Amino acid sequence: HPGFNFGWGGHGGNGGGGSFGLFPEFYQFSCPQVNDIVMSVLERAIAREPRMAASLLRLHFHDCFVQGCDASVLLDDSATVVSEKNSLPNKNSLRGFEVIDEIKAKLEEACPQTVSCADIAALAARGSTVLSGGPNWELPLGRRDSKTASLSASNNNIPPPNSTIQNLMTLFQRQGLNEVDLVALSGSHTIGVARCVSFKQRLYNQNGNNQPDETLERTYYYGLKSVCPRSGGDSNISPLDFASPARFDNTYFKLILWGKGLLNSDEVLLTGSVGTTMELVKRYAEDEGLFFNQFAKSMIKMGNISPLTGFSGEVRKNCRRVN
Ligand code: HEM
Ligand SMILES: [Ca+2]
Ligand SMILES: [Ca+2]
Repeated sequence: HPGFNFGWGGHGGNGGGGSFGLFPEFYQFSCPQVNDIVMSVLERAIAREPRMAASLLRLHFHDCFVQGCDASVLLDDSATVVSEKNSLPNKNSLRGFEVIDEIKAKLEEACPQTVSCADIAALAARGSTVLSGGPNWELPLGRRDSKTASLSASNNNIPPPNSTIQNLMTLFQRQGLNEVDLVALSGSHTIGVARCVSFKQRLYNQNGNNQPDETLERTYYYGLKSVCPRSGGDSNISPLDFASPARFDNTYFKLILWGKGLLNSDEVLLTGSVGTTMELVKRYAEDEGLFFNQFAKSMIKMGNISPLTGFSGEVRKNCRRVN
């Protein structure tokens, strides 16, 4: 059994909860070149389209918040699977599946049936962060792939963009993540884009009174209105961090301080009257090193949400379907 020489059981036999089953050297003997292969595919994909880094980072998040980091998000519709790809947060929005497929195909050539799709998603998220100028971290590995997906959990567990701060905290708490993780991981919005439909409410009807969100800085607000008309244009896009949309840095937090956070869920980290998140936005805006440090820690924590280990699940041959 590939990878088995490392012994899942010896690390605590956690039955799918906790992080004891995962460790960075998991593929050291069974597929030592795994990260080189991942990085070579990522380098080309991100050179072709810088936004792909953002899309792959988000893909791992949307996997981990539904049944844990088990590659459930990668499954297509089939006789036995109702795909998460059609959930409200994912449909016409989640991307990067072809890049995951390309990585998987290369890994199946180099180390057949060894590297799980869940680990590929985690490796792609870390690699994308690094290639965008963000922090690196030692990534625990050894996740296995689910045989199921959950459309309903995808709809219910992933926070919507118009979330209140309480809402965000509750949904993160459910995954074992705290306010520190919430603010640090939201810093992912330093790269990538959002569609108008995700923030339009802030421009035209924030409180049901046909008025814009008053925390939006004026010039920024006018710019957004020109991209997103009151009716139509829902798929038009705007960068989450317009100052450096392809660079993983701390400008996301600076923009929030200036009323230039794109999503409601971004701005409420500062304006939502929760002292801890407000303070953290300010500190990360001042100290990029502090943000990078915490981001790495919180990514490891998110990556440890309910992994399948040992004999649970499987290692898929094709990330889009169960074996
Ligand atoms: C805190 C709660 C969060 C909310 C409400 C949220 C919501 C959103 C929304 C609405 C979009 C734009 C989708 C679209 O319009 O098509 C987006 C994009 C993105 N999100 Fe989040 N997100 C959150 C947390 C996170 C986390 C934890 C990560 C990663 C660890 C993340 C990574 C990203 C990235 C990188 C993009 C850009 C994707 C691209 O350009 O393809 N987000 N998010
Ligand atoms: Ca999942
Ligand atoms: Ca940035």
